[in-house]
Amino acid sequence: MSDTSTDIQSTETGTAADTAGTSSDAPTDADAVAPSTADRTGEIELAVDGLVKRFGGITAVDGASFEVEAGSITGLIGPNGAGKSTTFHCITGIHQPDAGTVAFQGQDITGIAPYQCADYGLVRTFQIAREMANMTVLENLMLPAKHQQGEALWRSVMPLARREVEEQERELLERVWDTLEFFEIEHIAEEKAGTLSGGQRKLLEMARALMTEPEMLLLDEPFAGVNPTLEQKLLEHIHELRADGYTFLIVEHDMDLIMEHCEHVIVMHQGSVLAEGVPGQVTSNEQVIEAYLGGEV
Ligand SMILES: Nc1ncnc2c1ncn2[C@@H]1O[C@H](COP(=O)(O)OP(=O)(O)OP(=O)(O)O)[C@@H](O)[C@H]1O
Repeated sequence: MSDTSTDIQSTETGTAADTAGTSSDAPTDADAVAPSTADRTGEIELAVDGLVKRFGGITAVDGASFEVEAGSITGLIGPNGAGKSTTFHCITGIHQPDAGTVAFQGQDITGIAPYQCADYGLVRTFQIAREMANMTVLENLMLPAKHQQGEALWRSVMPLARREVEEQERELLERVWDTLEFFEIEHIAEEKAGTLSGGQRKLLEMARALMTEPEMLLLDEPFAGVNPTLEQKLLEHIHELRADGYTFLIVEHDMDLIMEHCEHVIVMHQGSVLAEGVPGQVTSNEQVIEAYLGGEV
């Protein structure tokens, strides 16, 4: 926690997020996507401590410190330029922080490469890159799968392993179809990613992230440009996955969505954490209202 932050955490329970999601005991469709993770409720999934990132004379992140509880949906909010995206980039290895540490499940992952983050089980969604736009939805899901072996290499150096390769391909395809079904996008499996609507693209981005078998997902503005129907679908999927043990950290400008669906909200301002707590506490926090939200909440 930085010096300027105001910790307003409390033991208050019964947030909207508790009721909007499914019971953590109930098996969900998310079971089809990945094996259920052990109940880690109460454990710290991600710990950011004293993070600093400068770009020349600009200090984009200025000693940000916060923790994300395992199995939670946590919102990271703040006005334009508060340092949210830079914080995401520092957590997931896109930027090297100038100071501070990032720990995932107790392991120091400060400054590691993005692909290494994914190996740890921490992944962020990415916009579908231009080169992916010409590939089908199905092909887009085949690419990021964890531990996928190069088929040609296997066949050339280990011809006897062909059955193993085929088994691996079958399992991968099964997982791809399970994921497509989970996100209810199997009907667009053969469509080119570049032809999808904004909302379908967001579903594909999340589906791609899930193919890496993460335990925590960082979502940067997952609802931007998404129509209300698909927004609802995305939210349902997030709650289902949360009920299955996944942890979410979401940067989102839509305050109503954050307040309704996150059980914990972290407010960044000028590169550090200004306040955090359950939604009701954040919206009634004087500092947040005066210094940052301008009385909008
Ligand atoms: N690559 C960069 N080079 C120089 N300055 C940068 C770079 N990335 C971010 N900044 C600056 O760092 C500050 C924080 O930016 P950042 O994008 O992290 O904020 P944000 O909270 O995500 O804002 P927004 O909600 O508008 O996306 C801003 O002043 C921004 O201009």
